[in-house]
Amino acid sequence: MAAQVQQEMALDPVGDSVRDREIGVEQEHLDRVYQRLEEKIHEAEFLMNDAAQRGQVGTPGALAERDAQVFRAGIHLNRLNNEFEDFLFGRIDLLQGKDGKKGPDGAYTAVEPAEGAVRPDNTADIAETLHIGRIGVLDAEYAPLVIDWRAPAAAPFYRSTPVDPGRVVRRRVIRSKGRKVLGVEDDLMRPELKATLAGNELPVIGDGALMAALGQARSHTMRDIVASIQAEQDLVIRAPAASVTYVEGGPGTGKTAVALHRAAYLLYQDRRRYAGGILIVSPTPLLVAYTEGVLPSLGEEGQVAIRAVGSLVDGAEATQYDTPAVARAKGSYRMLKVLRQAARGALETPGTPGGNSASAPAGQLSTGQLSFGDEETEAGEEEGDGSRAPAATPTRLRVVAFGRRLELEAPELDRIRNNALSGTAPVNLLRPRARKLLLDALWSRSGAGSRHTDPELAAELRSSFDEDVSSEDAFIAFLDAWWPELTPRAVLAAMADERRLGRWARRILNPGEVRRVARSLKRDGLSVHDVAMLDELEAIVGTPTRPRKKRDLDPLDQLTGLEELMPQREETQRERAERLAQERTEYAHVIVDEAQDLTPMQWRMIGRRGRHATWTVVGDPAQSSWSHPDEAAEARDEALGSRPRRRFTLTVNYRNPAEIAALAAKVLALAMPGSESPRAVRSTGVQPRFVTAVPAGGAAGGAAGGQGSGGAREALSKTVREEAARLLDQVDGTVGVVVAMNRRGEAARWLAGLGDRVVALGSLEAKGLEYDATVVVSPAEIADESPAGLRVLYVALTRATQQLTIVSAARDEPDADGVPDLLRD
Ligand SMILES: Nc1ncnc2c1ncn2[C@@H]1O[C@H](COP(=O)(O)OP(=O)(O)OP(=O)(O)O)[C@@H](O)[C@H]1O
Repeated sequence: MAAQVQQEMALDPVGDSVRDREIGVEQEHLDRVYQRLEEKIHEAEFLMNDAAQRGQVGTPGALAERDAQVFRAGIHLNRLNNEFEDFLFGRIDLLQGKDGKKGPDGAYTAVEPAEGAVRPDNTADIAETLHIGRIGVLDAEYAPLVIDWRAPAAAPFYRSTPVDPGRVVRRRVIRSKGRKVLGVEDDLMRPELKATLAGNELPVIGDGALMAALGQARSHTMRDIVASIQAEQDLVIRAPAASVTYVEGGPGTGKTAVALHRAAYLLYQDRRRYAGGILIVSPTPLLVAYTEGVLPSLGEEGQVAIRAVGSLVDGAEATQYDTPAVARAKGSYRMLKVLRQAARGALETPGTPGGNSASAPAGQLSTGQLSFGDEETEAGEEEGDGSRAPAATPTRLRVVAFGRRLELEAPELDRIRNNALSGTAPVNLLRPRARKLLLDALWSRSGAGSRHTDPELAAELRSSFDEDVSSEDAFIAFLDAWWPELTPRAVLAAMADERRLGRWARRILNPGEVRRVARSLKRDGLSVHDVAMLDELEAIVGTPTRPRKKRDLDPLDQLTGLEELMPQREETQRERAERLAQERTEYAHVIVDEAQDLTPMQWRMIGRRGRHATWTVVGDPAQSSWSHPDEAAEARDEALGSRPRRRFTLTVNYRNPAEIAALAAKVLALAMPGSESPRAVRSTGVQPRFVTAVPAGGAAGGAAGGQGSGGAREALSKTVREEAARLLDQVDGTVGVVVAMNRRGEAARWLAGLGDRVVALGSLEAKGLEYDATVVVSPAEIADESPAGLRVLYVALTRATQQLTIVSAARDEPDADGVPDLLRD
């Protein structure tokens, strides 16, 4: 593996003067690039002005030409203005290639060196030097000054390893800020070679760009890894998109980073195709916030919507977490059956017609965090929502037609309803059928059918009968009450009634589950799992399609990719995602991050958004917080369909130092015996620290099984705060304090006043995030939270890039060194 070899490779130490000289060499190149960019900006501005003038000519030909020019100029200006910062980051020095063919970017295309490129005495000349950046820049003679990182010519920058170097002799990462080169880091791919460039020996600077990148302090937002993508990651990023790209890898192997870079790569490869939109599904709003800056830093954003799984449904945003038992019931396939029953049952249920907003979401939390529903607040037995006084479902239809009074009684109405429901169409779409069956029954009751033998006259009579009856107020009112137009929210609200839910979920959920689910649906705000239920209900009841929002007509809209250019640049990622979601129900490519956590109901929801899409699915079964992996795998396979899969495994942990990875591996062995941990790429020499929270004059904090007495709580709060403060002193970046979900509120209070480098997180929220240092509070509490608790603990233990402190409470049964029972050898 490249990273390991790089680490083991001894690089020649060089003096400062050589380093300065090499920085100078790169500075000269960067100056040339900037000069060229400025020329292009002038060109672009000229084009814009010129185009504006041509617009005044007014002939269709001149207008079309103006549009095309504005389009091209817009591309230049946007890219240049956006990517001036740090856009040149790499360089490769290459041997002579096998043939002399050049690609469209002006670089030679050969991957392997020419015979004789390396002389028998292991000397060689560098035949080509390429600089790699966020966009491609050609000089005035169309020679490449910078190669776009996604272009084929840039692939050797990422793919080349000392084991399989191809033409690459030296790979250099250039660190720059604005117009200034700050440093260079080299990796030699052919260390055995004595190579010369323009007659001078090729110097090697630094100890590898990867290690430099990994050692940097973390902030609250993820950085791109474009300068140091590793070979096994590059294979995933550039995998052909014809099918399903399926990626597994342990914590810290770069799955999220790779998924984001893949989105940028796909857009570069085939912008027209992906103008249909790329959807990235993330498990939490926190992870969305953490990752949403990466694509803009790669020059891509307009076509990509990053959304949390709890905000995939228009107008719904999850603000609650369900308890594990409720989540299990709501997320499983069983819920699908319940929802189907509920949708039909809601028809017969007074007070559920559309527009009922009993389950409208509560105000959204500004932090992007979800709150945790507490099912243990079992205050009083529920009696339905007394504030609503629903009208009763009508049991008799009475109309006057052709001067006669006609009636249908309850048994007949039931028969008609059952008959109408025997179709498979969504309930709302069955309403016209029910209406027709009612008219049929009334017609036959009227006896008018036997009055004419002439079929034409009979048909005429029937049609005027239908017209008469259906325009009668009594009939209209009856139909609205008897077959109301359902909305997903109204059905969900109806399910909050325990008695009804019990009926609809008979032999599907047990009584305990019915009680908990009904109770959870009563509180304000939607949970992540409610959102998937709403989406399913939308499919079941068939919401009438809203008329498409008409956008302002703009002649430039014809040109693919324009949206990302000019006027909308002010949009935030969130606004853009919302706009994309409103305009689209389906995407051209769907990327699922942390796929191991999705429930069957969530897979169904995401599957509906990618029915014709290609997919990239990344995940790690060992980090799954869902308790029924087989059921989820079945739902996943249904969502992905029969498309062929291309499987990849990422094997190197770039996040955790070996010391932390070794501790996490103990939990992995308990959670999933026999699974392999990814190999940590570096070591810091700092062992995880164990601390016991001891109440003054008592045993370790926290009574077993509970959240602890006052003294124990105080000890825990004090210890955690002290440890967080200690870590804040030791690292430059962020500190995350991970607690069991039901301690989130108090943990935030423990840390009050320590500043914004430290955050408190519930165990489920830690997913995908990382910090310079973490404090994991009471591993046993986290492990006992749910059937998947050990895997959730594994996630918590693998968030730190530098230091980890474990704080034990009584439930952890720590030994004299503070090591909890769970983490002992
Ligand atoms: N090639 C690389 N160069 C520099 N940093 C990298 C590279 N690959 C991964 N990283 C860094 O390693 C860390 C972990 O990456 P990422 O979050 O994508 O991993 P993950 O596999 O999604 O982890 P998890 O499963 O725990 O969520 C990030 O800080 C990322 O920037």
